Amino acid sequence: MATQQTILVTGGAGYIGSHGVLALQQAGFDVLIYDNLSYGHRELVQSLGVELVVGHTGDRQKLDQLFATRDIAAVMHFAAFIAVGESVQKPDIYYQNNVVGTLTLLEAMLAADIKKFVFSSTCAVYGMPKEIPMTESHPIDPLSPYAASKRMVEQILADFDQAYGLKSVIFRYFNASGADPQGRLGEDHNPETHLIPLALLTALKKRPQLAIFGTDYDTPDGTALRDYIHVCDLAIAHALGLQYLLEGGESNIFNLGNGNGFSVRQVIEVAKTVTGLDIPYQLCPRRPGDAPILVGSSAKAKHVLGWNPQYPDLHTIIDHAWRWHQKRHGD
Ligand SMILES: NC(=O)c1ccc[n+]([C@@H]2O[C@H](COP(=O)([O-])OP(=O)(O)OC[C@H]3O[C@@H](n4cnc5c(N)ncnc54)[C@H](O)[C@@H]3O)[C@@H](O)[C@H]2O)c1
Ligand SMILES: O=c1ccn([C@@H]2O[C@H](COP(=O)(O)OP(=O)(O)O[C@H]3O[C@H](CO)[C@@H](O)[C@H](O)[C@H]3O)[C@@H](O)[C@H]2O)c(=O)[nH]1
Repeated sequence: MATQQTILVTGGAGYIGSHGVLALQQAGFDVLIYDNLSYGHRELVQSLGVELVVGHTGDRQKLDQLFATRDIAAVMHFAAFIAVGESVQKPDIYYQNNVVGTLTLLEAMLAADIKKFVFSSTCAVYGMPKEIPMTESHPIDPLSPYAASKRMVEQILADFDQAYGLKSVIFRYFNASGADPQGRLGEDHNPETHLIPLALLTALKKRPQLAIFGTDYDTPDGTALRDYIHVCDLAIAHALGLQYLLEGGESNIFNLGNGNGFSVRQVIEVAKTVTGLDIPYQLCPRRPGDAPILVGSSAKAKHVLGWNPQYPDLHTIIDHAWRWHQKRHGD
């Protein structure tokens, strides 16, 4: 792999971005994090020993200044607001942050002649499943403003390649989960909305009980199915995607998932086994914006990028998350 090219990582103080930074460091890249710390953690950046520029993706002046003074080979863009449910309540802030912020970042990149971009999109752009597993050619029909904001950036990237030759790798992740197996990094959203950390926080008695959102889906046990992918496997895919672009690869879109669907009830059962603790729950109505099933085929990423997930097993994924949560929240 190439060495010592500086990569700007937006959102590198967050959950997936910090694991991405670690993978880039391990691949020999020099990394600079750009994060406004709206949801990120300064301690994560400090533990990585990486320089942090505190800034908003919509701050054109700050970006221009940064690009003028640093030799940036590519931008890896994790920064976004991420909660599906919240985006239904507050679509304006999602379009502002995720679309307008990204557009400003891309314009600043073009002005500085930086034309390689790795983007965190989501399988949520597919909407209601027409076929399972979903491939990259599955029809696009976002069910929430969050997913629509990602779709809009995908469109901007397609148009910017055509007009300006900006090359991008778009990763449509399925459900990021797990943590660095060595316990250096992990998931720490605030507020937490994701199933696996909430199940583990309930096991730790940091929460009285878990809510199961929707028990009347057309699935084997009535709860929604998701494809859980280890965050370190996502991180490695990013290093591979970056390398692909730096070697002159054309713009491309890749799913990143394991291809196995687990229901909310199944996740809770695995979490009970891993922790050896009870996880009480209550049955609740569906959460607005949720799809019943999101399970993907990642054959293309395997074939084109040589991606080979190391931790496909849900038990291992939850075990790594559990180690992090015990360290972070245990008494
Ligand atoms: N968590 C998942 O399962 C999942 C699945 C699919 C896609 N994604 C995408 O992956 C990316 C990372 O998600 P995450 O779970 O690590 O979230 P996160 O909230 O932990 O990290 C996002 C980071 O971006 C920063 N940020 C947000 N808006 C910013 C802005 N305008 N300018 C600068 N910094 C900003 C936050 O401070 C935070 O550190 C997001 O783009 C998300 O949409 C996540
Ligand atoms: O307390 C909870 C939290 C979640 N769920 C359900 O568990 C499943 C997974 O939910 P969650 O962990 O919140 O992930 P998603 O809503 O699937 O969204 C994540 O995964 C998407 C890709 O599937 C990404 O686009 C999003 O950014 C990321 O937040 C869904 O059916 C939820 O309704 C519950 O039943 N109870």
